[in-house]
Amino acid sequence: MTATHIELAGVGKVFIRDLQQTVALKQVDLDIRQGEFVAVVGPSGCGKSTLLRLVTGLTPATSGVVRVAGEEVSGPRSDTGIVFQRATLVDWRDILGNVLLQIQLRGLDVKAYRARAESLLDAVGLGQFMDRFPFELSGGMQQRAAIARGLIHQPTILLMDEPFGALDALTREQMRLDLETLWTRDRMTVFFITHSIDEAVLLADRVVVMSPRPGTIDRIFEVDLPRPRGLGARVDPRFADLVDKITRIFLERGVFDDHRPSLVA
Ligand SMILES: Nc1ncnc2c1ncn2[C@@H]1O[C@H](COP(=O)(O)OP(=O)(O)OP(=O)(O)O)[C@@H](O)[C@H]1O
Repeated sequence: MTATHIELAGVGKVFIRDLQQTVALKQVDLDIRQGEFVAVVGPSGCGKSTLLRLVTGLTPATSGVVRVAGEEVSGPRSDTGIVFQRATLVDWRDILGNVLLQIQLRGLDVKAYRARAESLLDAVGLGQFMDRFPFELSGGMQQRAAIARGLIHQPTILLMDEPFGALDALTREQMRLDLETLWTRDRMTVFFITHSIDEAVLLADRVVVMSPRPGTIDRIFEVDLPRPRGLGARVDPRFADLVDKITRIFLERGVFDDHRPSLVA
């Protein structure tokens, strides 16, 4: 059995603003193993991004504890990489420069990471575009650069918050394939937030389904699909079965309304 890498124990988060309390997360318990790919799906506002931010150390938990590699998270860590929905590259640096900026900001030796930056950009299909500036690239290409940037400092954990959410459907499909390839190669632990049930099942070892706010874990599904999954996984009956099971949970919780009550068995 592989060691626990990320541990959330009794985690809660309450935001207070203008004397108003928002209970974003309540009693979240989750262990993620070293090298595991875990996807989180849940309705809008259920606290998915908040959960991810607790793991990054950017936001403290109100209750409970978050541990990474056995240590309580109390601030940003050097062993985690983050990719958000928007690439947010700086427009005065070329793509290679954007990736290496991450190294500079972390006070590491830029020269020592140059070859790795080039190899990562190659791996995400940007080998020919390293000297281009962000405005010269499509949204999908910018997001590829953001993934390379998230991995440049060799994090053992990759935290991804809707990383493909702003991309067109075809680019999104390709990015999923690329991410699976990268993960197979480097086996970092991935904590992946998405609104797409299909995407979660296609990519993850386990899919965590969250309840509407206050967010808590409703169900966890193991995804028993062979790897590499590639494009073929969609036609596997186990894929359809899992997507259906998760969809039904959202139907039962009132997240979806199919207008056909008989569908909720
Ligand atoms: N900094 C903050 N201050 C106050 N409330 C916040 C803050 N961040 C998040 N919230 C609230 O916490 C709840 C959970 O937000 P969060 O962004 O984590 O949800 P989400 O599941 O990621 O949503 P979405 O899927 O729409 O991105 C929401 O009600 C949100 O308004």
